[in-house]
Amino acid sequence: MGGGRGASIRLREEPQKPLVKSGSVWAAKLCDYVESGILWWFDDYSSKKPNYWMKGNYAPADETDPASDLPVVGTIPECLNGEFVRVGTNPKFEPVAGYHWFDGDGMIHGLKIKDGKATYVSRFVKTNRLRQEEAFGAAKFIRLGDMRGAKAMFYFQLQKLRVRLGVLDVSNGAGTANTALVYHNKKLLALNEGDKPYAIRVLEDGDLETIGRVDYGAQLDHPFTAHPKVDPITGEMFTFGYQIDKAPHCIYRVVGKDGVMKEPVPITLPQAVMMHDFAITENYAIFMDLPLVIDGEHMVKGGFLFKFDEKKEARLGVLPRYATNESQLRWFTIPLCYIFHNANAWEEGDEIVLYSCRMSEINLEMVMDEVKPGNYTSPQIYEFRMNMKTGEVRQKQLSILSADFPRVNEEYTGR
Ligand SMILES: CC(/C=C/C=O)=C\C=C\C=C(C)\C=C\C=O
Ligand SMILES: CC(=O)/C=C/C1=C(C)C[C@@H](O)CC1(C)C
Ligand SMILES: [Fe+2]
Repeated sequence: MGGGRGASIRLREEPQKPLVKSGSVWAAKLCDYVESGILWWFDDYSSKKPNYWMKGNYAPADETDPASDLPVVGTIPECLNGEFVRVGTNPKFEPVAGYHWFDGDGMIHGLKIKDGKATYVSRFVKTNRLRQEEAFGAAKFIRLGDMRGAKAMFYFQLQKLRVRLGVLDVSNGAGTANTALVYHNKKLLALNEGDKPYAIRVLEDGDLETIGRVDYGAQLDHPFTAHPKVDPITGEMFTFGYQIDKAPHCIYRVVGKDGVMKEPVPITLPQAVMMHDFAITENYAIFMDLPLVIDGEHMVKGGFLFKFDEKKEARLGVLPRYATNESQLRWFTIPLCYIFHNANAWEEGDEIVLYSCRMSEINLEMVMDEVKPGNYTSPQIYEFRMNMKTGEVRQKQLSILSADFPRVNEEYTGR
């Protein structure tokens, strides 16, 4: 964890060239042979059949240079000016073996509207990972899709070999910036929970340019969630990161309105879990310790690295949002479930209210291939009420409809 206070967002200056060091071309070839050996040995089916997450609506798309003066049906109100941006997962290079929906490179799509005219653009986030794969013209990094079954152990070793031989450099992260965007302190950030944010510049013609990886003046030295929350009143950004390989497994951070990141607050978890989202209220931050655990043994026996462990508790943790340590963190045990996304949270008297997309269980192995009714339990909107006085928690289903990826008007975040 970084010590001291950084003055403002600092972008890491990373070498642009050479991405492929002399000598590493042969080492790269050697590793590619090792990889084909692994695939031959495991007779890998995923490389033979078209992946569900690479077809149809999910099929990879090329970049689009700014296409201006698009045909408009009706008229665009003159007062509407700005750029709507979204990010999604889009693999630039054909995966060699496994592929998971969360593995694609981050591509940002922008729709700029100015003076009644519209421009569309799409650009990859130029992550350190993508820039290295571009230099080879091929996929080289280990993917979540490879983290299933005994083959995964060989893939972890292969990635280590590529790093040791100087084929790949992971010292500046290996994330994809593919999950979500946040705008804070006049900076647009592209996020993935396995890495630090990437800052993006929106150019005059609507084009999108990657500035670089953000470490908040060397304050940030752990992964950063894709779903931080910006308080609409104070302008602060509340965020956290979960770490698979080391305790405390979760770290809470506050970034001031001025972009200065405050000291880390450890959130000690008994075991590493996939903690995809969290929530804030006016006075609290809410963490989700849910039983989607990281289980290497399960993986080696044929499963996926992330396993829903029915024997583990599901808990929501409430911490005063300016706490400097975890002594005031209160855990509320809830019925077994998994939650990818929260809609919002707020306070009502002694109660903290949280609206979430709750699944009674999750089997990520089933959705590595086709997603269809019957192979996963769909999420519904639930209300959780945590009483800070009595310590009680209640849950209520609000709708029978399947719902996820919620958005609320950000002027109401935490209220
Ligand atoms: C766990 C992970 C990367 C770890 C690398 O060290 C990435 C997970 C990504 C999850 C996503 C994109 C979830 C999206 C759900 O809405
Ligand atoms: C592909 C994967 O691992 C999980 C995908 C999903 C979500 C991110 C949200 C959930 O509502 C649906 C589903 C397909 C499980
Ligand atoms: Fe998400």
